[in-house]
Amino acid sequence: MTAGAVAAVDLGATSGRIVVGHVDQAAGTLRLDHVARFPNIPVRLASGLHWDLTGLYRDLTRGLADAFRREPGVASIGVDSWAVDYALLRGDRVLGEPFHYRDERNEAAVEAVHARVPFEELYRRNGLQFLPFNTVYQLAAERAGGCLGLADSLLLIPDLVGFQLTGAKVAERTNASTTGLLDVETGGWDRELVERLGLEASVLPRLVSPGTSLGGLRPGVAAELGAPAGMQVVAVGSHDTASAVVAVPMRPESAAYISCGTWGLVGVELERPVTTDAAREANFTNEGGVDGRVRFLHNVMGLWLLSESVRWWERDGSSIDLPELLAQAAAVTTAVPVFDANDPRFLAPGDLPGRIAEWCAERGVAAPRSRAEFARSIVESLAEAFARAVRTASALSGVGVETIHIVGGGALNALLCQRTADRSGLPVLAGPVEATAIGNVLVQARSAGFAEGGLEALRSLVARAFSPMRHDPAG
Ligand SMILES: C[C@H](O)[C@H](O)[C@@H](O)C(=O)CO
Repeated sequence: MTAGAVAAVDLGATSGRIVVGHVDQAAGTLRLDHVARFPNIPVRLASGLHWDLTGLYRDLTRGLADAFRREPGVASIGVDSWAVDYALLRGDRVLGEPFHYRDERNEAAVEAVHARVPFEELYRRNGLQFLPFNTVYQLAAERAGGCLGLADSLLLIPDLVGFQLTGAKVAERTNASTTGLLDVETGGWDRELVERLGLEASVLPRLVSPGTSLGGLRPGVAAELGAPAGMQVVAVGSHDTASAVVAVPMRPESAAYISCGTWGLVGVELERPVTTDAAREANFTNEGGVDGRVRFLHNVMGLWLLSESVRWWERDGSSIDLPELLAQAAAVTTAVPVFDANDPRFLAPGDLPGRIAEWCAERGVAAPRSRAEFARSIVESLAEAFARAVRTASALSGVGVETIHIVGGGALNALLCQRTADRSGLPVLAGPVEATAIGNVLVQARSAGFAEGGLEALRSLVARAFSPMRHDPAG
């Protein structure tokens, strides 16, 4: 086995990055070079809130060109992003910028879907937690007033980028599992469900598993990027959470993970889905993982609560230093309210501090007074929601959780990690921060022959290369 390098395109809800990963499994080394980082700024058009996918594609291709200049030995490219959102295409033409899952259009669509297929049945078929923005609801909104009728294909975000790079139209399985249109038992498109929802199954592309090559770059793209001829684009765990879970250095039989960025995805890894009434009532999801594993988890609102509050406070042009705000939050000694971080009122962009205060007022609870108190209240509420979700994941799945791994940007938030340990009574191992990019890199490396073995072998490489920060529960 030789060592090698691959390029990961990792698109998050607030920023995107290009990372070159150097893998030498025999030597036990794994190194990331951060080549480019660019903002992901949604845009409010007359039709609603959209992603600026054209701008993102411009920025990510610039980043890839930089990657090839710096590391001509890159063997392949893999793309991951947030889930559920999609573009419609007619032939090669994209029919408008994709809607953002935080757009309000989905509210009315939920009822329309459940009138055709009650949620209990939907859950039995797709195993997905109820989130009003799951693709299945977005498509119902699209059907009611969008351009679904014009489309001959539908591509999720990373698949759309893959199509622009290679010309191949596919649906990578881990991300396709977040649409609500996959059969949770067979892993194939649930064509009967698609029909009952009044959708056209013909728009859904061929499913591919992580590790499958989409083919080489289109010649024009390769020339523009300065990429070696025949450069392959490889499907990775293209749902960013699926890639992140690959890089959790855990023992799945005794650990829970929290992939903490914009969202906090809290769960365990299983071999088989759990679609019991109790799992449905707890709103736990069975998303597809790499190598056929199941990501049995719950979406908690995540660091969005903090970043959107900061964005709201900064709307007057001022600038807030986040580490400083968190240091002030850690020093707060007065009691702060612990609110329900999963309350749907916190989903839409806007005045989150105002909505937290409103939540408190409705319950006769004193709201935070200063920004530091708001930040502390958010951290405590997230830690409580994380601890509760870990307990529920364990009870529903039978996994005896002894350790919690926090990966992603949240691993840098020492206060959040410590309070999660305190509130759960379990040790928290924080890191790696760049779990998503690492998972993306490792699946490509295995496909290129730079790494071998199952997820356990890939995770032991992560464990050798990155030391976690340990947070033990107080007292
Ligand atoms: C909608 C979110 O993207 C999704 O539920 C979450 O899993 C994610 O992708 C976080 O990056």
